Amino acid sequence: MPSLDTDPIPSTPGKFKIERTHPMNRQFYRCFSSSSTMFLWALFLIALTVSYLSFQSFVDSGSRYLSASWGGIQWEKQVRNSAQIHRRGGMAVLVTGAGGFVGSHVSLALKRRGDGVVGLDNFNNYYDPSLKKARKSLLNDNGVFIVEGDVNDAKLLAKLFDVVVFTHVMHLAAQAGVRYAMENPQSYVHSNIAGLVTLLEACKSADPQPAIVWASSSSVYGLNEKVPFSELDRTDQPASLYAATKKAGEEITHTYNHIYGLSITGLRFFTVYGPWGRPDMAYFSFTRSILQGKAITIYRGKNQVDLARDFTFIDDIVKGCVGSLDTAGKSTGSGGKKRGPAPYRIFNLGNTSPVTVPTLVNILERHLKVKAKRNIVDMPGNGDVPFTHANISLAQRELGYKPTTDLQTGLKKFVTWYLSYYGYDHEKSVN
Ligand SMILES: O=C(O)[C@H]1O[C@H](OP(=O)(O)OP(=O)(O)OC[C@H]2O[C@@H](n3ccc(=O)[nH]c3=O)[C@H](O)[C@@H]2O)[C@H](O)[C@@H](O)[C@@H]1O
Repeated sequence: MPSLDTDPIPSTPGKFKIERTHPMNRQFYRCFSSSSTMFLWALFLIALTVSYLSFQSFVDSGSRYLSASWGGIQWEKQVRNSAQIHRRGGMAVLVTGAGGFVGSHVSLALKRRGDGVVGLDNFNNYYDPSLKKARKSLLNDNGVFIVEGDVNDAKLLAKLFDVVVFTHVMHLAAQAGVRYAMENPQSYVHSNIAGLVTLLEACKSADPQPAIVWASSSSVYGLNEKVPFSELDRTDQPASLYAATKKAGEEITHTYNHIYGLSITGLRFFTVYGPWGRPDMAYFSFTRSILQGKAITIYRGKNQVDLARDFTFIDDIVKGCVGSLDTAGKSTGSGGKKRGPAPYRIFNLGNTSPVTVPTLVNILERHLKVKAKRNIVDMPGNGDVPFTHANISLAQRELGYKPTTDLQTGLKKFVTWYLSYYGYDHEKSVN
């Protein structure tokens, strides 16, 4: 038998390094040499671990209680008031991502026509949270309460469904942005996969189950070259992790439709732009840079071909969202059990007239009356696709969707908003 003083031989050199035995260590080893002392030590260590763990859980629950921004009588009252329906046949809609670009516009449109709306948003700092807070206060002035919380918070979702009988969920909370997925891949998994599943679990268990309309993306067409993109085209060649998580969302929602009878409508948005937009998007960041006299980077595709997008104005997208809610059939399940087949739909919401990025810049220059400093570079391999172009005949037929705003008109509205919001004080337009 090797004595405790004998150095054990490391199995992998370098992985397991043992110190030369120090006199103190010898004493320590002797302590353990009797089995009864060893038993007492073990008991002591177990007791220490148990008390540490229970203290930790006490601290955790205490701090969650103290820091929770939801719950309580006053909070429930605000949620109920916001969900009040003010028109015959109206709906009660939970809008996730209500502090976001599309979410804030859809919430306002629903509220204005008399539907009940409760918002949910985690106000993360992917882009300037003060813009999200400004949207929140606009919604608040119009009677829409936004709960601060994450779609990954199952307890919060259960509470919301407990307080309000939601007829519909408009799920717009997501990690957006095509190129940022290379910087922070985990945030896409967190919001677009885990968050989606948590939300679907809450919807599946709600009784009655709501109908769900959610934001997919034109990016699911990935490397598809058949134009215009139709819902029947292949979507199994995503070019970015963002696109892959949206495509995964389409498959995940299909499963919940199939197993639990949830009514699902997925909307493939095509590069949405407009007032109160997202500062990370090209039209927005170009505007800021042009006004600040900074150079803008314009990506160019293979063989020096300009990139193009089927830019779609926010008001048109809102009509598509509201049309989807209005035509969504009911979910059929209850208590987590499917009672019959429920609708599963996917629609393109685009503008059907792609415009190149240099043309977008020309239009901005005209509206801003400032010349852009252009820096043209080859498109890096960062998840971008060369062009998008929507076939919208399905949405036209089923939702009455008919976009009416061209890029020239829509950008004029955006620039007017931008200047009124940020002014010409370019320093303010950080982020
Ligand atoms: O349609 C969609 O599904 C997607 O539309 C946009 O993604 P994207 O079309 O890439 O929009 P922008 O980031 O505004 O880029 C527009 C165009 O400008 C180009 N661009 C962007 C940034 C830049 O600095 N320079 C530049 O030339 C891009 O390559 C792209 O061709 C949104 O950011 C996504 O969240 C959304 O899901």
